[in-house]
Amino acid sequence: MDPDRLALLTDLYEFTMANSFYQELPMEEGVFDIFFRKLPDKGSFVILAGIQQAVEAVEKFHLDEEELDYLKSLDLFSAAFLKYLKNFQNECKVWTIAEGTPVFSGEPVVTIEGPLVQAQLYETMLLNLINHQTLIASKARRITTSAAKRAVMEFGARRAQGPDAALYGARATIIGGAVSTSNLLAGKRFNIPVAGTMAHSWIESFPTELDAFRAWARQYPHNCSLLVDTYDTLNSGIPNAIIVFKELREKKVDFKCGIRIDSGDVTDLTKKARRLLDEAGFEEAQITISNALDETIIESILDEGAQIDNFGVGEKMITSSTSPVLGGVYKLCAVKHGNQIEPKIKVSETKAKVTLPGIKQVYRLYDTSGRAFADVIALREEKLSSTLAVVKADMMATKREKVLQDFIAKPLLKSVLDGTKRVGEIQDDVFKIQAASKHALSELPDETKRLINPSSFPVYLTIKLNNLQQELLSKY
Ligand SMILES: Nc1ncnc2c1ncn2[C@@H]1O[C@H](COP(=O)(O)OP(=O)(O)OP(=O)(O)O)[C@@H](O)[C@H]1O
Ligand SMILES: O=P(O)(O)OC[C@H]1O[C@H](OP(=O)(O)OP(=O)(O)O)[C@H](O)[C@@H]1O
Ligand SMILES: O=C(O)c1cccnc1
Repeated sequence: MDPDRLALLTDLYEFTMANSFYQELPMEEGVFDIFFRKLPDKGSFVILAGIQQAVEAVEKFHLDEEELDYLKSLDLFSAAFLKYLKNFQNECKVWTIAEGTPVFSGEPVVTIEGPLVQAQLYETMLLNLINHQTLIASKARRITTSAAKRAVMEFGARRAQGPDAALYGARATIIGGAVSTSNLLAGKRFNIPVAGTMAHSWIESFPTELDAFRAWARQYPHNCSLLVDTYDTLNSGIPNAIIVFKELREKKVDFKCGIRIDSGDVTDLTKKARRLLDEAGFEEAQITISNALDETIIESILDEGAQIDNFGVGEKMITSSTSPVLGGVYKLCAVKHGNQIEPKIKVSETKAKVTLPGIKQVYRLYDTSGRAFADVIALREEKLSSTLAVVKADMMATKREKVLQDFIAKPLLKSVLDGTKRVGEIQDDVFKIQAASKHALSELPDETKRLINPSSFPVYLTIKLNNLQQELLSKY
């Protein structure tokens, strides 16, 4: 679904609250933060994604006649509110961290400021867009990390949870480091290279495997990656593929050859396949594997010395199967009465669920060699001093206080939208987002990027923000 058609893709309560805001607090402005608590796959960070769609969804939020008629038919909304919706134009400001940035638990990644009647309406829609793509981009980053610079092709459309998950999921996998997609709609929509091989049905449709390979070589000599596991990978598939590659070579046509293996023990099969291809003089032939791959399997088979050039990865990446939920939340952190800002807090029995009050900025701190070593969450109005007293953001941590020095602080939250006006750049080229993401990841300590038991990256609060939180906590 297009991001500008999402007004009703929301929970009823957003509209009943908005209607009531319109009646009860029409002038009141609010500020909401989006942040993630528990991160998927026990990772130390997530790759922020879905930002382009989220900003577009706010910018173009509107309801057409049919949608307004439906809302009217529910008999829950005042005539004045329905009229307001008819002429709806976004008046909120949006601040966001750049898409592709690795972000940590508890950090505000998007801030929405504006009339409560509007900002409240955006909650479910924004969480839907950002939770989904961030989850898939983060899973893709784990998988592409495990592939250790080999290409990961996205093959998930058939197993994604519905059309939108396939389309925007494919986009997210590119942000997470995949190189291509098999999904034509994603290729067209997001300008992603499309790539693929063939299905077993192609091989089975011909009298023999060799006939099928020859026919493919006639049609696509430049993409002659033959699926060799339909009958017997070592005794039939690979020898037949080699016969066809030799025929292509004899014809002196330009061709690009390779094989795909989709079953069996891929460590053993790819080692043997590599030897057979090399012995036949096809060192350039690329080996692609597929079949329910994820970062654990890829890491394990590469450790065993599997000989692989490309991975085709579908179901486990497009569904983030090992960790299928990202619980990003949208929390009120302040209300505005004219120029006056009143910070707000959500108190909880669970310490981890207490929110951070006030309008905030997130800074990434770099040491003199350019390595990122901590993030600091501050109030937006604060100037960071060069000797900075901070407190660990994790309320459960011991020895929370620390003094930071000798750093360069870069603000991560940027103002991008003010009403209907773009005031900052939103990158829409997915490969530029991918490149920026890789760069930001390269700045992080290696131990925070381990796939298993990564160290956590330090996230601190300024003393001022911490005091504000403590003050409001004791008040309630
Ligand atoms: N050497 C290996 N180490 C770890 N996992 C592997 C190895 N080889 C293959 N796998 C993975 O093991 C899983 C088992 O695959 P599966 O049970 O579907 O068997 P299969 O060989 O594909 O059989 P089928 O012919 O039914 O497709 C897949 O996810 C596959 O990628
Ligand atoms: O396993 P994934 O990571 O999702 O990769 C995509 C899978 O889709 C195709 O299989 P197909 O639908 O033909 O079924 P199969 O698993 O029986 O081969 C392909 O051969 C891969 O195995
Ligand atoms: O092109 C392929 O090889 C492909 C595409 C989707 C799913 N499985 C394989």
